[in-house]
Amino acid sequence: MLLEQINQPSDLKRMTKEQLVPLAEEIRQFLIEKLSATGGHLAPNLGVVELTLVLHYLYDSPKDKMIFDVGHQAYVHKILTGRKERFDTLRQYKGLCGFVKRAESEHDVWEAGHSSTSLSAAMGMALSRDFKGEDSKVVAVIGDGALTGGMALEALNHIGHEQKKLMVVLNDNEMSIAPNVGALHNYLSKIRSDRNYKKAKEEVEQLLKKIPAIGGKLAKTAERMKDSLKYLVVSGMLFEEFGLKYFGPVDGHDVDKLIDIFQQAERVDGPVLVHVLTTKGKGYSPAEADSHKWHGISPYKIESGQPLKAVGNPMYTEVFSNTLIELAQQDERIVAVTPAMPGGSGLLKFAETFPGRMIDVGIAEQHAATMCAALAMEGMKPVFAVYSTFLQRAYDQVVHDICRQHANVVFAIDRAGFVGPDGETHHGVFDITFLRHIPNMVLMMPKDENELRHMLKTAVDYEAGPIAVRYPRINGVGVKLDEVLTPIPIGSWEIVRQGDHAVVLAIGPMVQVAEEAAEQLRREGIQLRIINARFIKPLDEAMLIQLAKEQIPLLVMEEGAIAGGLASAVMEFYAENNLFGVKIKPIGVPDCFVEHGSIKEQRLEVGLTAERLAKEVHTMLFAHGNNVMTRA
Ligand SMILES: Cc1ncc(C[n+]2csc(CCOP(=O)(O)OP(=O)(O)O)c2C)c(N)n1
Ligand SMILES: CC(=O)[C@@H](O)[C@H](O)COP(=O)(O)O
Ligand SMILES: [Mg+2]
Repeated sequence: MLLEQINQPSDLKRMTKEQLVPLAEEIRQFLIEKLSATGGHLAPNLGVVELTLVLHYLYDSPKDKMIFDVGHQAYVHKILTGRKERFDTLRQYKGLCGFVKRAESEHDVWEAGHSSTSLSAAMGMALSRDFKGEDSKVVAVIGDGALTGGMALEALNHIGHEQKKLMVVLNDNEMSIAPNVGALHNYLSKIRSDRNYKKAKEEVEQLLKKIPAIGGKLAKTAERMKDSLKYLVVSGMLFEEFGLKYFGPVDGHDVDKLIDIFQQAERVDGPVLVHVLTTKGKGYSPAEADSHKWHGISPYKIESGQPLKAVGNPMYTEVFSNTLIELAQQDERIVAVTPAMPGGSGLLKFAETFPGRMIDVGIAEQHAATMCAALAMEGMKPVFAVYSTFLQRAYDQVVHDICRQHANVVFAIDRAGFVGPDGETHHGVFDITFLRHIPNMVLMMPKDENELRHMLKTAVDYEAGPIAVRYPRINGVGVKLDEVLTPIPIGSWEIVRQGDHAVVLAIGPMVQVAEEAAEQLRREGIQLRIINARFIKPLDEAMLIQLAKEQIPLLVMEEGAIAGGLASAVMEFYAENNLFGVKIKPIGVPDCFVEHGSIKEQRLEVGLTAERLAKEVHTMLFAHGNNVMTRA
């Protein structure tokens, strides 16, 4: 076994290049086996086995900087840099991270999770190398999907301008998570499909060299003719026009060709782009056949590719998906917009039902948000389906284009709260904070999947500006779904359990956690009132005033950052209205990034549990000689 001999990149360098071919096969088998137990980003990693091997074979990490865009395709890099023994813990609590992680290894020089940051990182590292007078190489591996992200294009523009020595490796597998979209994608496909491209390019270059240099006006005309000729015949010129020397396309599974092209590219003293063609899911037939499904998967049976996980109640995403279809049947203005997440956001069925009414803009959250504003202002009803974490990218567009212009955009914010194995780059724990303070925004979260349906109806009927509903990456509670959808009065909360000793304002899944705590407390004779604070903005002010009059201890429980969250909103309300003396305890996500694991473990880590709530109720009622139990 060759893989047994590899513990560090230096071990790889001792191998012959012929040995890299069987080694690649061993790594594929390793990935297929390990991920069958842990889940993870299988298809992207199977596609980059030879590419990663060759990069580590030729370059000298960590002196040379290897940057992986998104970082979801860095498993092979992890295997080669001393972490193969930890793969049983991949994406598990306290285990190996599913993305590049600086704390794990000196070979991990740049962390990500969100896409399209690698070229800016490469530019920063190349600049810093030159400022310090060092001689390291900088290599950024970016996918064809990530290249469509605005940040990557901003960076390309700057890289071409600065002309620093660095290498962009474009890993083109024709897929984002879903099939890639857009003009850039079409452009790459053209290069990819043109078998004669390389030959034509070489011939034109030879021809151009033969045109003799001449002086005066004629020379200018000849130069212009040369340029036009280049454009006519040589595709792939886009990157050269950006100022990067283009190499490729090269078969990304052919070790010899990869070594050859990287060696050629390395001789250039400036920015280069090596266009590598790979197959997502390479070597595992279920993943090759459906790389969309196998982009990121949960544990599976190797022989069949069938998932091992038992099916539970429908996920919130599925309920969103079905409800949106129902609503769109009644309202022709509804269009669904996704920034490259049609599957994850539950829009595939919508696209099938309403061809042309689902718009996938690629990895372009900012563009999506502004485009939604314009759609709304022209009378459409855009539903911007976006993961909470990726909406972070579009903060300014939400403020400047949507909220400021009172645009009737519906935000369907998925993955709100902890997300489990993707970990700290992907949690949806900041959106309450960064949306709540924007004027004109309405923000809701349902206590269960049935309420999600009513909230979606509320949102599409709302005509006074932007409105958002956020929901978690979990199965629904299993409640019965109402057929008739009724809008919920804006800013109205709901008492879901009566009690006079303490009250908890809970949102989303925290309502169920509060129910559990209330049962524990009931057994001790403590009556906990539970309020489903389903509107995070606007608050139910009448209910808050009533609570202030009662002077009842108040706890606020939310799966989001405490800073700027619902508890902050409540405290601000009381302070602004001179309603002093209400005892308030916030329970939410403290000032830290929570690592990968299960959602249960993540909640436990920060204390979003029934036990913690019950304990805090005790503290409020009985600490410091307090005893408010006399009230009952
Ligand atoms: C800002 C942002 N939006 C969306 C995503 C979700 N996402 C993760 S990987 C991916 C596809 C990336 O495609 P590509 O770069 O071609 O990599 P591949 O998986 O094909 O290797 C997407 C959309 C993300 N990580 N970051
Ligand atoms: C790397 C990335 O950003 C996505 O692949 C993400 O892992 C998808 O998450 P879900 O599994 O929640 O759809
Ligand atoms: Mg791709």
